[in-house]
Amino acid sequence: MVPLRLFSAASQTLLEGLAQWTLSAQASLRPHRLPPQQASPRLLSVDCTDHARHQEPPGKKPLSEKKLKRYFVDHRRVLVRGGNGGSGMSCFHSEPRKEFGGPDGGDGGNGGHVILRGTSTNVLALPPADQHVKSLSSVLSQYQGFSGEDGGRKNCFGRSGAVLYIRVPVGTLVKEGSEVVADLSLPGQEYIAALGGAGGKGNRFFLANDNRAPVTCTPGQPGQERILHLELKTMAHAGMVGFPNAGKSSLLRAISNARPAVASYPFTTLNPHVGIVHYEGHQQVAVADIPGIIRGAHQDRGLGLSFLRHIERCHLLLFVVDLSLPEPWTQVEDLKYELEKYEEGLSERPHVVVANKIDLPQARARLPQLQAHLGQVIALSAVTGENLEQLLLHLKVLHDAYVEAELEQGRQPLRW
Ligand SMILES: Nc1nc2c(ncn2[C@@H]2O[C@H](COP(=O)(O)OP(=O)(O)OP(=O)(O)O)[C@@H](O)[C@H]2O)c(=O)[nH]1
Ligand SMILES: [Mg+2]
Repeated sequence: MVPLRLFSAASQTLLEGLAQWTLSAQASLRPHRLPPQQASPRLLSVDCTDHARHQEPPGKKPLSEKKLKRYFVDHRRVLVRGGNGGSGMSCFHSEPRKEFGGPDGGDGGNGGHVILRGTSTNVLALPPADQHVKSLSSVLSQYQGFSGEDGGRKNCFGRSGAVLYIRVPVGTLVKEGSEVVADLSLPGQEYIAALGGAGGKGNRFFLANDNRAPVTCTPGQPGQERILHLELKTMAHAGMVGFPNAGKSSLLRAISNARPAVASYPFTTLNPHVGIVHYEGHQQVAVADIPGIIRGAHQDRGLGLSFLRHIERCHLLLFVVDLSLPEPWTQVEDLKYELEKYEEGLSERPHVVVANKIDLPQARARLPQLQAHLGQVIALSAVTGENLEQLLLHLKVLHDAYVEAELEQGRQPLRW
């Protein structure tokens, strides 16, 4: 039997614990006293918006600028070595009662090439949600091709080394030094990064009329060795450009099947995602959700240059503005400034300004001011879906104009 004193002590601790839990639960339910907002109009929104559709992962903390660079890999230095060729064999045929059987050393096999192959998920086999572009993080720093086998007796040739494929995302540029040697912009496109070495010759190869018993055989050649720089540039028709938390990922989720993470902290998106918007007549427009840009990005602040590189390859731009912040037009001005600093004329590409979060009352009040500054803007809400059609229609108009312009210039427009 449990002594009464012991039981009461245990229940008391339990009750104390319960009381403490209730207190802490009450405290957490009570509205927090937030520190007063800074007066700066350039402050980026990090407020918590609770939406049933956009569940945020619990316990995730914002990443520091330093850490961000570690997560996203859009360039790699790779040392590639082709496979070595197998050596030739030097030996003579030996059989009972056949004294001078002659040379029968086989040649060595060739070393295998190392090949870079642009890979993207199959559009037909998989839903467009799987069409997001991955980073180069899976690419290793060194690759050694497969070596060929040595030649053998009885004229046996060595087996050649298999080809080693390195899978890289579509949109990868291959540079040697500062020279661009390949642009893997289509799925399945290949580039031989390092040639395998040729196999050596066996002594049979050196048999000649004046030399009936050659002993010479040659070693296999070493594979080619190169240092290449891989650089990933996302390719899509339209790229969403905006400050962190503007709602770019929410918007991509709303208009396509892509499912990039959405959260109320800046830099939720670390890798570009591509979503496909489907139109009638099987027309598809690829829209890229590019991670947030911060002021000073052109000086490589934050994820700086790596993101601006992705924007460079988008033919159309969607400037996504958080309308709930004061003076929202300054966001567009700052974004354009960063793009211009990175590459002149980049902000002049066909574009549209998307004013997001119109469902919030303070945002709706700011719309006339924004329109007065920028003229035509598309005000919408990525969360409630308000006015999304206007964006989709406008996107189609911009895309059609792009296709027409490309065809006029005799170029093939980008297809997904
Ligand atoms: N009220 C409201 N909140 C929105 C809307 N769109 C996005 N949000 C919220 O804004 C926050 C940021 O959204 P994200 O889509 O992650 O923003 P982002 O631009 O992709 O942010 P980064 O990936 O950090 O660059 C989330 O808490 C969203 O729920 C909107 O239309 N209305
Ligand atoms: Mg995002």
